[in-house]
Amino acid sequence: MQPFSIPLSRSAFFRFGSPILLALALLAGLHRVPQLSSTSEVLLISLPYILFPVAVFLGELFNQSRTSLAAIILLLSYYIIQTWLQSPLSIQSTKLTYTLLSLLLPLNLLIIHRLPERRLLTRSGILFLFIIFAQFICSSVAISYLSAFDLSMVWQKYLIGFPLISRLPVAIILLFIASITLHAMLIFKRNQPHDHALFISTLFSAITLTFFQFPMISSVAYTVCSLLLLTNLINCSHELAYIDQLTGIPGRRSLDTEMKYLGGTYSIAMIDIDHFKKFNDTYGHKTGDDVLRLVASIIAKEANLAKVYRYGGEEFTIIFKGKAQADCMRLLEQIRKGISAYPLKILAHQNNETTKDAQTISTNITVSIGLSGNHNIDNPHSVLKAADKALYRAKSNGRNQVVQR
Ligand SMILES: Nc1nc2c(ncn2[C@@H]2O[C@H](COP(=O)(O)OP(=O)(O)OP(=O)(O)O)[C@@H](O)[C@H]2O)c(=O)[nH]1
Repeated sequence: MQPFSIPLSRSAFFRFGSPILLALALLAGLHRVPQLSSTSEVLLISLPYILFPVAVFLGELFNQSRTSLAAIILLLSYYIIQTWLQSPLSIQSTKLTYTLLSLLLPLNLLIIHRLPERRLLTRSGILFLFIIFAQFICSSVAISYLSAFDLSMVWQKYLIGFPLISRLPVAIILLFIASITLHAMLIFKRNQPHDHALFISTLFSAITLTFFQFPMISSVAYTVCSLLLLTNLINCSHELAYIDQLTGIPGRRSLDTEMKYLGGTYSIAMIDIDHFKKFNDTYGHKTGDDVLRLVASIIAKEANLAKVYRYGGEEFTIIFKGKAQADCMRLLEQIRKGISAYPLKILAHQNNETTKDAQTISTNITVSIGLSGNHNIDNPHSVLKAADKALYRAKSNGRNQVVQR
C-alpha cells in the first residue's frame, strides 16, 4: 500500500505533466529562435556535452544507473547528430544515419526498463553498453555499404513520410508515440524515478528527431532534457536523504530538520506498534515490512494536515503545529481505533521468505501512543522526550491506548 502524503514533485501527474508542458513550450517557440551570437551558439552546442556526463556521474552516485544509461545513450546520440547529421538529409548516408538513429534510440531507451538497478560497471550495465557499442559498429558498416545504392524507392514504399511536418518516416513517428505512451503509463503505474527519466529522454529525443528541420533543435531539446534529468536526480538525492525508503513517508532526518524550526504552540505524538517483534518472529521480516508500510499509510491518511514521520524501527512521530495537547487527543484516538479495527490481510511468508510460499492471513494490530504539548517545556527535544515517556506509560498500562503527559 502506498502512503498518502506524496509531495507534488514526486507525484505521477507532476512527473508526467512538467516535461509535457516544457516540450509544448519548446515546440511553441521553435519558430521564434532568436539570432544567437557565435559565442552563445558554441555554448549552447556544448551544454549537452557537459550536462549529460554530470547526469551519468550523479546517477551512479545516487544509485540510479538506469538514468545514467539513458544519459549515456542521449550523449552518444547527440554526438552522432552533431558529427554526422549536420549535412542535408538528401545525402544518402546522412538519411540512413538519421533513420537508424531514430529507430534505435527509442528501442534502446525501452530496453533500459528491463535492466536491474545496479551500478554501471556490473554485468548487466557492461552488457548493455557493449550492445550499444555493437549497434554503433554494425550501423556504421551498414551505412557505408548501403550508401552506394539508391534507396529512394525503398524509402518511399516502406517509410511513408509527411515532409511538411517532419523528415521522419511515419512508421518511426508512430514508434516514438508508442514508446512515449508506454513510458507515461509506467509513470502512472509505479512512478519510479527512472520511469520519469526514461519518459523525459524519449520525449525530448522524439521532439529533436521529428522536428529536425529546425535550426539548433538538437542543442535546445537535449539541453532541456539534460536539465530535467539532473532535476530528477537531485530530487532522488533529496528523497534518499529525507524520505524513509520502506514506508515512503519522511524519515528521521526530516523530523530533525522540522524540529529545528518548531515554535509557538505545538504537540508531538510518538506511536509504537505493539508486540511488533512477535510479528517478525511469527510471519517473517517481509510481513513485518508490509505491516510497517500499512501502519504508515493509515497514520498519514488519518493525520490530516499534521506531519507524520518514521522515527525509526516500528516507531512513528506526528507533529501537530498550532495545536495544544488536548486538541490532539480526538485525532490520536481515531488513529488508534482505525489501526486496531483495520482488517489486516497480509502475506505470511513463514520461514521460507519467497512469495511463492506465502499465504494470506487475517489479523489485527494495535498501537500505543504517547502525547505531549509544549506547554511549560522550552524545546522540541524535551517535548519529544515527554511524549516518549507517555508512550512508555501507555505500554506499561497494557498497550493499545493513548496517554498524554
Ligand atoms: N520488519 C521490520 N522489522 C523491524 C524494522 N525495524 C525494526 N524492526 C523490528 O521491530 C521489533 C521491535 O521490537 P521491540 O522493540 O522489542 O518492541 P515490540 O515487540 O513492538 O514490543 P512492544 O513495543 O513492547 O509492544 C524488532 O524485532 C525489530 O527487529 C523494519 O524496518 N522492518
